[in-house]
Amino acid sequence: MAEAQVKSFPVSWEELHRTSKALAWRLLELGPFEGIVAVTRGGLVPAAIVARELEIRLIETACLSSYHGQEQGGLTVLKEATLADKGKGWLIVDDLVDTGETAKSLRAMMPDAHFATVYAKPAGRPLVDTFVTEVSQDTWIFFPWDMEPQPSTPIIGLRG
Ligand SMILES: O=P(O)(O)OC[C@H]1O[C@H](OP(=O)(O)OP(=O)(O)O)[C@H](O)[C@@H]1O
Ligand SMILES: O=c1[nH]c(=O)c2nc[nH]c2[nH]1
Ligand SMILES: [Mg+2]
Repeated sequence: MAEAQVKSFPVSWEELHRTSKALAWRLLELGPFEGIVAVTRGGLVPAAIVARELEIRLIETACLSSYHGQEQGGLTVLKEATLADKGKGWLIVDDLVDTGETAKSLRAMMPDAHFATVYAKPAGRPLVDTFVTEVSQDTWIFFPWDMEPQPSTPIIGLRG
């Protein structure tokens, strides 16, 4: 069960690019990898950045879905990464681990793969081989594809 998300951690495109590139630096030491399994949809952008940095051109997808907004529903596997078989020599890339449910399912499908995420929350961290930034369990990460610039109210106007 996902914890109530009281803190927010908005991530800009620049920050995501920089942190995904930091992930690629860590993975460089651990490869080479035959290919990447991008976990849709959140893993698609980080996977593209890692693929560019490590010059990996073979990209598979694992298509999983569990959240509607910030509500966790049942995990649905829409498509497995059949090309990766049990994952030997493959790198799985997702944007984050939260409860770890998605990661558990991916690990069951591809036990021999190396699993990497950009962000990790404590409950999911033990399931990840390599990540860059940890945030607390009660934080919701807002990715740039889920945000748009909006006019903001001056602080003085926010008083009740
Ligand atoms: O560790 P967990 O609690 O399982 O949460 C992590 C997963 O949740 C999000 O995906 P989501 O199911 O929202 O689908 P999306 O990637 O298509 O947005 C995120 O991209 C991870 O894949
Ligand atoms: O955009 C997201 N931010 C999160 O913190 C999160 N946790 C699970 N799924 C998530 N999606
Ligand atoms: Mg996802």
